[in-house]
Amino acid sequence: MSDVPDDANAGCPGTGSAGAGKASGCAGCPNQGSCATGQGPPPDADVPKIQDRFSRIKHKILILSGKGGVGKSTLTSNLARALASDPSKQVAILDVDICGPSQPRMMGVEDEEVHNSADGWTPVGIQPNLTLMSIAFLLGDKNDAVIWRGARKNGMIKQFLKDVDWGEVDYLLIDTPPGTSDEHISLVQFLLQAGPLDGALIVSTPQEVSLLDVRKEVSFCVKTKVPILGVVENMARFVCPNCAHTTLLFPTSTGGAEQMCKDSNLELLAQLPLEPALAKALDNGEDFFETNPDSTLAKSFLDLAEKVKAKLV
Ligand SMILES: Nc1ncnc2c1ncn2[C@@H]1O[C@H](COP(=O)(O)OP(=O)(O)OP(=O)(O)O)[C@@H](O)[C@H]1O
Repeated sequence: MSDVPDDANAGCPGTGSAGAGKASGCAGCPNQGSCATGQGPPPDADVPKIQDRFSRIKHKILILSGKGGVGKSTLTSNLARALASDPSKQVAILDVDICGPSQPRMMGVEDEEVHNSADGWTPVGIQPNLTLMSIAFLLGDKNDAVIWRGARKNGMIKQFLKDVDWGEVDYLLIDTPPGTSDEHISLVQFLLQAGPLDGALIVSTPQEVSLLDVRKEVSFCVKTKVPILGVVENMARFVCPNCAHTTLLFPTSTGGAEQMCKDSNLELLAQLPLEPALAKALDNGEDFFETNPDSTLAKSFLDLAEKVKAKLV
């Protein structure tokens, strides 16, 4: 993992490198003295705050995808609802998809505002045991963050991790931006400083381009030492509501997610069909479990929730 701090000067050689404190990029850096003497930068004062916030969260799960638009946010919101179908469990979603935060819309709370008190930001309540905190609530103009540089995005993520007052939570699902960018690395570094992560769920469609990117997510998890809970394949099939004929939407030449999981020794936890009723519910901010309680897809989300729970120790 990189040991270049988020707020480092351009040209920082890394706090643990032989050139630390001595490179031309170190000039003017407040850490130059301590890096040059081998002590590294002073400890990050925010880490204890993040640790404190996360100390009351039992399980933290990252939702990752290599590509945008494959259904990462869809999975996050519906898995959260499935986990929250057990009223004895407290579930929360953290939406850090800085450039496309879609949870407020999907959860039907787009117009809500988060409240800031002496205890921090209070997440928005979806139902008594399900809350949401999204970067969208804090952005003035939703297009602003698209042009932010890495340091600003990382600062926002850090602020999020240290300032949200989650209370007691059993399952926290973290909806991330697509890819394996700097934001992911910072997010994972901050989270790991706050304690272990239970793991990541990787979402993919069966297209080769998407599966190729899954391999990048796998190597990201290996490098950052985040365990992989499994893979969810989304939008593989469409079942015609009239004649029940099943169409494979993306015929694959290499065996799709199933083969990729076998090859990479990963568990394929679910294969979710394309379901227009789901897209409609999410667009309208409705609860798919209420609009389509008897659907196969609602049952698939509930099964997935059971599998995920079984993987958490
Ligand atoms: N199984 C599905 N059936 C029908 N529509 C779906 C399904 N999965 C996702 N969608 C739709 O596809 C679109 C993209 O999904 P989503 O926003 O979850 O993807 P994403 O990977 O989170 O994208 P981004 O990377 O942009 O955040 C949404 O409109 C969603 O409603």
